[in-house]
Amino acid sequence: MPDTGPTPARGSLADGSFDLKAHIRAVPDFPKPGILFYDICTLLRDGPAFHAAIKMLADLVRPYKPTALAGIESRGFVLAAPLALELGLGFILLRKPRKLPGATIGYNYALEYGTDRLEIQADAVKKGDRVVLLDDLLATGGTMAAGIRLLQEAGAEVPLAAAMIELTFLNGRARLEAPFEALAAYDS
Ligand SMILES: O=P(O)(O)OC[C@H]1O[C@H](OP(=O)(O)OP(=O)(O)O)[C@H](O)[C@@H]1O
Ligand SMILES: Nc1ncnc2[nH]cnc12
Repeated sequence: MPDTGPTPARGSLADGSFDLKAHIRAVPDFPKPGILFYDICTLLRDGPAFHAAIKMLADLVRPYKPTALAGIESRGFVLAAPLALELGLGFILLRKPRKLPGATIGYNYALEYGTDRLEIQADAVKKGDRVVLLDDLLATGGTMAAGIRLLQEAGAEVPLAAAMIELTFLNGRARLEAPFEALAAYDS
């Protein structure tokens, strides 16, 4: 049998691009009434689709020439860690409270459905670091804004914050103190 290479992801388009939205499930009224939840588990469960998404993120992030990548617990980790590997970069964890040992810097923020706090290890950023911050989804922007603040407070330049999904109707990008890009946008 000739080697025809990796199986294309379901949702691959004729021009070689990939229809990410075909792999994302919208779940009404989760985690509470009135919220339409964009579920990436369906994408992650499909190997070729997961890989295609990471390659698209790599193409998005590479031009910003990061020296390290940061991700936000927990869904952000699932995308940011493989992306760091794909780009050959080290990975910084932004975690929910009281999970990181040693000295930390923290920031409280509001969510679309609650409140939370993010923390970074105080020594995670090295002198001159350009850190791209990645999360799965941008909604109100509170989480990403907190992550950008933390990285900057820790001494990083943040040339880009990126997400796989942007909920444009919430205008979260207006709250961000860094350039922002996303792979897929939803307007409701
Ligand atoms: O733009 P925002 O309104 O701040 O919302 C976006 C954040 O909400 C979700 O995380 P969640 O806190 O639900 O945690 P999880 O990743 O652990 O599921 C999502 O993964 C983003 O981090
Ligand atoms: N609508 C939504 N779907 C998935 N994750 C989210 N995080 C915040 N809002 C969300």
